[in-house]
Amino acid sequence: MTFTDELRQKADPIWEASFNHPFVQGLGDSTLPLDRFRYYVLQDAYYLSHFARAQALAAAKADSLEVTNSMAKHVQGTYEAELDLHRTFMKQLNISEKDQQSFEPAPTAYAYTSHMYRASQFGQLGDVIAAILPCYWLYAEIGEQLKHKTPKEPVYQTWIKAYHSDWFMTLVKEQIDRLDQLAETASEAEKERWADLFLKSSQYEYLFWEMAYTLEKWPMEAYRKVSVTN
Ligand SMILES: Cc1ncc(C[n+]2csc(CCO)c2C)c(N)n1
Repeated sequence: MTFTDELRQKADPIWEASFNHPFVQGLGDSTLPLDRFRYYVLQDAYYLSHFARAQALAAAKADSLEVTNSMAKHVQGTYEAELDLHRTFMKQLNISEKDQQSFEPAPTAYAYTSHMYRASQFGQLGDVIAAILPCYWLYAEIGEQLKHKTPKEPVYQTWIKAYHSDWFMTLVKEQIDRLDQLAETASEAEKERWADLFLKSSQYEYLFWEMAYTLEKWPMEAYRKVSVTN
């Protein structure tokens, strides 16, 4: 069994909770209320903009120029493909400039991106890959599970297609192989740390659906917001 097979097995109950989450199920059968998807798109654009920086830190931490180059291409992929998808959604969902300007990251989006920065600022290449791998891999499995669904809502169809594509599968496979290769020469302590980061990101992926489904807010209005509106 490869190192990433072991991680996948350990994360299975957490991933199952994502597969069964009403947000994910609702994308497949169009029962997801559009306001929750709208909220998700805004939070996810924030998430992706920080994800790209974590990928860039991985590029800088690689000790071969090939890996630096490959990770830099992944940054470009996040910027051009994923964020482009979001720009399309924003137009289709009439998300205005004003909506984007008044945007505040919700507690979970803030915590998840902070978790990725923690791994990428203080860890080595393997730590960053372990923290970002569930983002790729979980979405690929969700794309696979939803591929035969034909939701009435066109925006949900676009979402499903994006994560069930050859382009996307190649990216996922590259990161899985990279972590397995690093694991071959890693110490037990490193592998334990990577497993912990992978499982925490898996939990955050679940929490991200929950955040969007419940339209999560900070428990108290931010002072900045209060002073602006007054
Ligand atoms: C919360 C959240 N988790 C994962 C993804 C999916 N994703 C984000 S970056 C990336 C890598 C290449 O584009 C992938 C697959 C998402 N959009 N939002």
